[in-house]
Amino acid sequence: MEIAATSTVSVALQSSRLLHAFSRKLGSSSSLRFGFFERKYCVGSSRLRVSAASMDAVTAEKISPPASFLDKRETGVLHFVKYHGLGNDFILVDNRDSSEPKITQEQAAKLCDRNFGVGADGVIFAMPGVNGTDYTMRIFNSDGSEPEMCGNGVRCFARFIAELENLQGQHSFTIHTGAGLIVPEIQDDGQVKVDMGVPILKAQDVPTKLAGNKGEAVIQAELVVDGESWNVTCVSMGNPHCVTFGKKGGPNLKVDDLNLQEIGPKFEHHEMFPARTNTEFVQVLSRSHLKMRVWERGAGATLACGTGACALVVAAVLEGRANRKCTVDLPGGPLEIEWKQEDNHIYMTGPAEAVFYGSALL
Ligand SMILES: N[C@@H](CCC[C@H](N)C(=O)O)C(=O)O
Repeated sequence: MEIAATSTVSVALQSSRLLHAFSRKLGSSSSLRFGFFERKYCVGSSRLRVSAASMDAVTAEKISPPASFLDKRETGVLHFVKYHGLGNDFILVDNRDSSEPKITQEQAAKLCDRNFGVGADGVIFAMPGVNGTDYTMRIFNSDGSEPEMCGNGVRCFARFIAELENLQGQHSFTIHTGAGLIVPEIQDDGQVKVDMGVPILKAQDVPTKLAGNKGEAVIQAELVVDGESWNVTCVSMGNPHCVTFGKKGGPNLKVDDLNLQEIGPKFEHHEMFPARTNTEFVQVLSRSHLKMRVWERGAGATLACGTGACALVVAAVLEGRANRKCTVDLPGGPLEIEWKQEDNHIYMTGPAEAVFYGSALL
């Protein structure tokens, strides 16, 4: 009979006296009870060969340790690192050896489940670059859908690449995404500053079916949601955003008072947004300080949204509510956003942190 035991237990079991004690406790003739012991403690690095004939005449011989439970499964396992950017959390996968994601959209949705999986707002794949870029980033939302871009995700991506490539200090990468070229730069203090590119305002490119009211852009336009009129500005950061500072003719929003779970899905699935939409609800604290809550397409209420923070600064500038450089308070913390006049690009600066390494069973 072979019994595997935990390393602590196995050390103890090397003393046959102690094994006698275990066998007396468990019942020397009961393989069933010993079976229970085996199941309960069979996670270790040491094996004992025990004579089945008599528990009193035990010969304990240490043989080579097998792979631990954590190392032993090579197939059906996804190795990952969990990161977050202001509480917007992602499962990062090293996919540099292939241009096909290592898991399907259905598997990603299961992994993101906070009760039955790892729990995350999305899964991000670090892939080989295309068209001369260093890397490609793809992401699946927690519902399994694939967005074009993710602002907090790209900061996590940059830190993940730095870990994988063992890079220290300041570094910048060119990253191909569904929103085009994105360039994050890791700063000396560990924060990541990202060139998020140029915002897209043309209604059909956002996309929204709302008619352009400032040229082809939709700025402070009326959107009826569940019988109530809201003022919205539509901006794409590669992915679609609907930004609102409140209802038509109503007071400025107090974002803490919103019932996001109720109103969020009504914006997300509104018929005016053929690709669904992310929605940012914004409160103006000053011309350089904004506060927002977000309902994300494919992920629901999250603690932060980087593309959303960029989109709302663009909307605030276009609506004449704020300056081009703002601090945006999100439920998970602040982001620094600047929409530069010189190049029309938006720059986002914020943190990204690794929180744990893991292996998920698929
Ligand atoms: N949280 C992200 C945005 C992720 C994608 C979004 N849910 C979508 O479907 O467009 C961010 O930080 O930008």
